[in-house]
Amino acid sequence: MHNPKPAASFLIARLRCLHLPKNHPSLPHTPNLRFQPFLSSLFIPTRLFSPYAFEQFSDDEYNCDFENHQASSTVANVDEWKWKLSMLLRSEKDQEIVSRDRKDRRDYEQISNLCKRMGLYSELFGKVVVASKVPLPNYRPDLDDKRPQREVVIPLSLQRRVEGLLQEHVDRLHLNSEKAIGEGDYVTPPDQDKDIDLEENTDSFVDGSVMEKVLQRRSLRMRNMQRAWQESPEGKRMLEFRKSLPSFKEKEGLLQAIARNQVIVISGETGCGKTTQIPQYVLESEIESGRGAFCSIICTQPRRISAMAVAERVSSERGEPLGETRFFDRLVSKFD
Ligand SMILES: Nc1ncnc2c1ncn2[C@@H]1O[C@H](COP(=O)(O)OP(=O)(O)OP(=O)(O)O)[C@@H](O)[C@H]1O
Repeated sequence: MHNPKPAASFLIARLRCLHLPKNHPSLPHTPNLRFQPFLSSLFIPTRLFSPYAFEQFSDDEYNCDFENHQASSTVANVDEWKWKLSMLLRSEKDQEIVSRDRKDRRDYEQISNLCKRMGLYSELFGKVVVASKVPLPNYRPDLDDKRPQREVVIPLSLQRRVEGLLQEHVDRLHLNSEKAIGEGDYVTPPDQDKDIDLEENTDSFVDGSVMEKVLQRRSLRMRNMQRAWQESPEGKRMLEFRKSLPSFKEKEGLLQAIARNQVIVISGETGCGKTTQIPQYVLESEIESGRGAFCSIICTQPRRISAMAVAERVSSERGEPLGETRFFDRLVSKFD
């Protein structure tokens, strides 16, 4: 700063209180400054009062002696970020750090360099500093305070249609992945296997008959898989155990009652097979009659842990990998 007039010294001192650095463009030595005409003798630059200067350099925690204070504070802040970023790297569940702190905006350049060095990504979204394990987009709607929050209500019929299309898409993915795993695992009768060529039906999502065919084909596949499991040594052993449970003697009566009634109440002693066996009787009979993929079973349990245990048990009784067969994804806990 060069040679300020005496009257200006006071103002310069005030400038420091506003945390303007020595070489900040607002100060009088900066070329091309414009001065307010009536205060020009006091060297008050117009930009002194600009929102930028205030916004950028007016943190309450610093009062005077900006040069020293800013430097130490920045170092402390950057050190703190080093620690925060290393914690982020160590954490398995956290993906990013979001900060709305003004000092982090001020130190963004250093924070960004730090992120790069640590193999992380960073971005400044308006007034929000984000450091992340994954690359960040140019815009984050969730961090945009000015974004209008609107709730869109769609008609139920449209919602159903979208759900149907999504379900159809998921079925196609399942079918294609099964196809990729190999047709050779299960013997499919040739006349039944040639009923759908999905590759020829790429535009037919809205066609209900294609959906029907997809489900039919899936049902056949399920029947083949079920028979293959029941004939395998492990499957036979499991079937023997299941036959020993008290509920097995009631199987036919139960299936008839379920088929004839909208609602039935079944009671039986603990461990007789109400939870693990009865849903399977329904599923097996539907699969055996070629309607397996049309059948949805929801099994509720009062606790998440018991829902998981039942799903695990049923999948092992059926020789199916846990969580990979849609029908057992539906063993859900209703009350957790
Ligand atoms: N996780 C498991 N591991 C081994 N065997 C199991 C398992 N879960 C159930 N079983 C066997 O299956 C049988 C039937 O269990 P299931 O849970 O279907 O009975 P339940 O009638 O629903 O019992 P509860 O009235 O206690 O709920 C049990 O008696 C047990 O022998």
